[in-house]
Amino acid sequence: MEVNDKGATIKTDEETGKIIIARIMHGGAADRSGLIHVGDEVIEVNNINVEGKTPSDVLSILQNSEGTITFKLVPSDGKLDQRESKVRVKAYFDYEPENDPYIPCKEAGLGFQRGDILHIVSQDDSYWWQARKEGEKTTRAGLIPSRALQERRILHERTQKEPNGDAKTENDDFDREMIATYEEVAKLYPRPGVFRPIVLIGAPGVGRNELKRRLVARDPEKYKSPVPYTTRPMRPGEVAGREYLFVTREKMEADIAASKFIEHGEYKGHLYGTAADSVKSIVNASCVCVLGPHYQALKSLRTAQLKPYIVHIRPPAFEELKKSRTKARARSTFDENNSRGFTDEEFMEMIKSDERINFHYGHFCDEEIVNDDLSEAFEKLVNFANKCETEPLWAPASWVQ
Ligand SMILES: Nc1ncnc2c1ncn2[C@@H]1O[C@H](COP(=O)(O)OP(=O)(O)OP(=O)(O)O)[C@@H](O)[C@H]1O
Repeated sequence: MEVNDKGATIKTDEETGKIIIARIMHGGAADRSGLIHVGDEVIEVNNINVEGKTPSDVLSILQNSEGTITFKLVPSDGKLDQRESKVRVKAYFDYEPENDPYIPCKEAGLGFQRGDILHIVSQDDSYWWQARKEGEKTTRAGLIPSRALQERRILHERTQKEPNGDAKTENDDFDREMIATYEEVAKLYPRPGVFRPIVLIGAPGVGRNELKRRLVARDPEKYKSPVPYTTRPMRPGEVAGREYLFVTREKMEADIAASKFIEHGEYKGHLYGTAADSVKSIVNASCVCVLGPHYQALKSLRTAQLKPYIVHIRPPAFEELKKSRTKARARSTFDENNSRGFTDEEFMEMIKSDERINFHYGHFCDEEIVNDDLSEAFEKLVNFANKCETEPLWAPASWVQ
């Protein structure tokens, strides 16, 4: 056990039984003094001899003393380097030190939420990193589980249950292998004339196409959506290259096998899909490519080459979902002919599917929008699109080199 006060933790040295400094929290009083180092032996605190005492005894001496505190220390031989690292990570899980039975010192812990950007100031300890929340420079660093420790915990905790309590099914299309801990990030600066594709993901029927259509309609010279490929015959009134690019099944199957599609699917005996080249040509023409693929396409889309800006479109709670869609006479995308509204079961399905997308893919998203009132949701999307063009944003570090 370690106890903490004034930005340092102490513990009993396992070999010698002496009380030693276990850690110095970056930016805390002990660190700023520059006089205390990890491994130093504590002999006296405020003139009280602490030899043979426990760390808790020492803590109560500290807590009962007021004003200046004096330590008598025996410096350790090897002084560990306390320089700060520059690593920033995006947290892919929530962490509450007060509920972590294994943290060496709860008071020294740093709580955070999924999506927070953390500045990792020390990785000296392979289990407990020291971190600060990005932008909170003045606060001292706190302990968080290292990547290795968190990976072990996830593997250990992973059970046969989904977050909503459903048993896993064999055909589950989510990636089981993913162990989401931390991702190293860096600021990606906008480059003139090079626009990151905007990718809208969400549950089927939630409104990705509607929002995409509105964005393209707002400025068709700037925002473009790739024309999908299909193997179905052209219908009267359609123009090749406008609604679809029409190809044979043989050609499309060969191209799918050659990974030329970022997404594809089969519907009523015909193949449909979006080609990676279509996306590239929009990007190369200095336009903003807007995509609304199946969430599974994220895996192939989230590359250093494309650098997508990902927005998660989420349904509101059931009552609001039903109310807004009924009022707008929304057409169910579950119905082949788009000829009826959504059923209650479909609304429930949308919410359930969204929870699963959030659990498995939410951490990859840059932003999320709850699509309740459509014009409000669209306004948010426009703001995010502008932000992506004008502001440096956190992105995987490997995209920035
Ligand atoms: N906020 C909203 N309020 C009311 N109606 C909406 C809202 N958002 C979308 N809709 C309507 O819901 C229907 C389905 O939307 P849309 O086609 O965009 O879904 P989608 O996410 O692209 O679904 P799919 O992946 O199944 O194609 C459409 O009729 C659309 O106009």
